[in-house]
Amino acid sequence: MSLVADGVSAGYHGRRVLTDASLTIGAGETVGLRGPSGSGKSTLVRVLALLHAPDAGHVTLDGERIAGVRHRVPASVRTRIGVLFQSPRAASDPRLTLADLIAEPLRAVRHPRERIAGRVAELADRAGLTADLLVRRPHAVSDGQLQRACLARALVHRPRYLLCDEATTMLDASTQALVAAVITAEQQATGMGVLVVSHDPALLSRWADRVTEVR
Ligand SMILES: Nc1ncnc2c1ncn2[C@@H]1O[C@H](COP(=O)(O)OP(=O)(O)OP(=O)(O)O)[C@@H](O)[C@H]1O
Repeated sequence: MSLVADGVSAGYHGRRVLTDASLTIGAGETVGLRGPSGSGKSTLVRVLALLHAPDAGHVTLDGERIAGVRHRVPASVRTRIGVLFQSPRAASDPRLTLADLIAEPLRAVRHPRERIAGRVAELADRAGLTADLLVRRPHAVSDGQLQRACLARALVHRPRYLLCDEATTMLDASTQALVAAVITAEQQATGMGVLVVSHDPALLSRWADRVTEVR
């Protein structure tokens, strides 16, 4: 079982920012990804998350080569990959409460309604989000609280792979530690593979089983 980028090149509006990048995330492992600013790490994450189409190369998920991105990929395939971005504000709909942010991916695939509240409560508890925070909207919580809601949301489908793009960079040390602990616990329980993109060598050496580079 693995999530693989094979010879991926990608860019925006005809400008190539990533050339022939390859990366494998195996079940249960934590892979670090580093590289200079602007080298295309976030672009590679978006390609792996099936959000951005490569110009060349391909993504293979558990042995199946994926064609297309976003809604062209069946939900049963897309939901195997979770993503946590650097900026929780940019990634969150400001109109939704934290509870609805966490529930939304379940509603999107018509998850049985009677099971949604329980799943949201379970993940909120793991992410340390109290009931009074869950009824607030993003503007009324801190970056750390919002990132914890984004983490709960990213895990809501029990993904086989979680892609973390500088996901703890903006957070204070205690929130960083909580996010890492929740991810590690999920990994130990489910065998989820994790990609950690970071500029921080100490974080990578602490967290990743191996580190690879985009040039
Ligand atoms: N949506 C976009 N539209 C146009 N250009 C973009 C877009 N996203 C990224 N780029 C450009 O693509 C290049 C690579 O960006 P990317 O964010 O993938 O690199 P990165 O290695 O993650 O950088 P950093 O370490 O600074 O986050 C940069 O020159 C960036 O300006």
